[in-house]
Amino acid sequence: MSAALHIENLALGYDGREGFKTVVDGLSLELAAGQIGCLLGPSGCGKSTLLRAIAGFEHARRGQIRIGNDVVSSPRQHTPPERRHVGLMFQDYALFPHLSAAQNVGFGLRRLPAAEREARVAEMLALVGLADLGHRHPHELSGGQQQRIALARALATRPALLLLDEPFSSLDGASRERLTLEVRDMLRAAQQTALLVTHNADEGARFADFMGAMDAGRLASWHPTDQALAIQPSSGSTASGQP
Ligand SMILES: Nc1ncnc2c1ncn2[C@@H]1O[C@H](COP(=O)(O)OP(=O)(O)OP(=O)(O)O)[C@@H](O)[C@H]1O
Repeated sequence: MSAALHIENLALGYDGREGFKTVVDGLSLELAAGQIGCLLGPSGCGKSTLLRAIAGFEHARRGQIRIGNDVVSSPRQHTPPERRHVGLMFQDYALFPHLSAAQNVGFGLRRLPAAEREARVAEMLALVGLADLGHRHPHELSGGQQQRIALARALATRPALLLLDEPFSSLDGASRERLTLEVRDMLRAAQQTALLVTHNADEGARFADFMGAMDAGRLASWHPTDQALAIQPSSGSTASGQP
């Protein structure tokens, strides 16, 4: 079995007035199924660009991204976002304000038969502890509740990989800390492979099994946290990175 996420020697960047600007350069990273990784790094070091590339919104200039057995990004291959089976919980990836919480959760399930869709929505609302609030609209929910609905929406389609970009940054203090731990426990319960980006090292250490720091577009370190699960991938692949 291959790793759930395998990134090899990846380069990413943007075309600008002064030509191509490299943002991520020679980055390698691997997550086994069910593992949670966390990327830290100063503002502008390329964390969000990397997550967008994994989701399929940026093209690889060099190297490759594999999700499961599929190469989804390389200079010759670009699988569109909707075919990557990647769930997103992004800071700026808000809920649809005109839809109820339940309709938001079911948004990616429109192709399922109604009964199956309703059952999955109910299951997801229960998972995030909001079984009674599916009828509410986003403005009738607290910030933390909105984030739980965003998580339920992201998990509803059973993504192979969940990407979280600063998902707790709009919350403060105790509610942020509580939701961090709750979301981690929900991901564990769902055995969901996930990659989190945050500025907050303590949050990353509480949330993830493996944590790394990005610097100048590269992964400067990658090490287990105290939370690290003893997941034994069948083929001997483990979470690993550079150097
Ligand atoms: N669409 C774009 N066009 C050109 N340059 C961009 C674009 N998006 C990001 N950049 C540049 O790429 C670099 C990396 O940006 P990115 O958003 O990935 O950083 P980040 O580590 O996520 O930062 P932050 O922690 O502040 O969100 C920055 O220098 C940024 O200005």
